[in-house]
Amino acid sequence: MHCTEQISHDEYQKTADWLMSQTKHRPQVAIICGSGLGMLADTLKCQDSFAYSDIPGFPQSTVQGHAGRLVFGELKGKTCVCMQGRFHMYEGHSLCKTTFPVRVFKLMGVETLIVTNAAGSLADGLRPGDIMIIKDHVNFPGLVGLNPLCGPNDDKFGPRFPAMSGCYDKALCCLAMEIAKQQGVTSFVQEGVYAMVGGPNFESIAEARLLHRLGVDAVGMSTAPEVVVATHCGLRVFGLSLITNKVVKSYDDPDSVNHDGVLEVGRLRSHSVQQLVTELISRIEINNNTNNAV
Ligand SMILES: O=P(O)(O)O[C@@H]1C[C@H](O)[C@@H](CO)O1
Ligand SMILES: Nc1nc2[nH]cnc2c(=O)[nH]1
Repeated sequence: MHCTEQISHDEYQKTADWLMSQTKHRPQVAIICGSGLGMLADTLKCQDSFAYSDIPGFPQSTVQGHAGRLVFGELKGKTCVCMQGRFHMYEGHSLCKTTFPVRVFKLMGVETLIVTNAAGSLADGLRPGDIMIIKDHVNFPGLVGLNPLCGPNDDKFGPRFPAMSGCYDKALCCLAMEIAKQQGVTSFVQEGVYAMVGGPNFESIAEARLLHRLGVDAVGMSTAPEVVVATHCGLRVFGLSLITNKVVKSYDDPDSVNHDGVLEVGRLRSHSVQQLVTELISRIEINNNTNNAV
């Protein structure tokens, strides 16, 4: 299913054209909200909002904590588009569908993509409530060929063999750390490596131990395909994980993760995540299709 479905350039363009006919906003920054992080859209001013079910070509959100709405608006002098709800492979979407909005954003003129997610921590120094700035990822489905770029390459978006070595923009990571210092929140903001697994089940203890030994700091069920597609088409990417739980690594640990707990940590930390992302957006410079963080 994942490698056979193809979406034509025209289909992406049709959705982009429809959205541009419905809103006057011309977004420079796109934000994908992770589980429980949909409140990131609430700060946008002069909002135009569309249910995914009304947008031609858009998939539908099926997960609790993912409202299924696309919100356009202004934030600190930047025009933004915010996905309140993303698409996951485990929902049964093909990978091209899970990443469909990213290419639509590119066609609408977006230059920077901010991805957020909820994730479980494997690193001992990462606690629930911490914010992990993603410096790199391990795309486990991608490593075995479940990659949204499989199939004929669309040269209009990017090259056949894109590099992923710089997929999380270093300058934006540094800027986010600097902002965390200024906001006095460095006690719960740090950098790390995110790994995507397919889900929907959480990890077994043996899987958790394996991921830990591989050097993964946090694990989740999304983000990597979006970042691969965004990097392929030349978007600048910043990512953060909100650590919502510790991944159980010991057979003696009676703890157990569940989705309600994940959403609850999102609610508790929403203010800090919002402040960090808002300040980051305000300090991204947009210059004729080339963004430079100061
Ligand atoms: O969309 P994200 O990656 O934030 O969602 C995470 C992974 C699962 O969808 C869900 C598990 O609670 O949260
Ligand atoms: N795979 C995975 N995804 C998550 N999303 C939030 N917490 C977790 C977790 O512990 N494991």
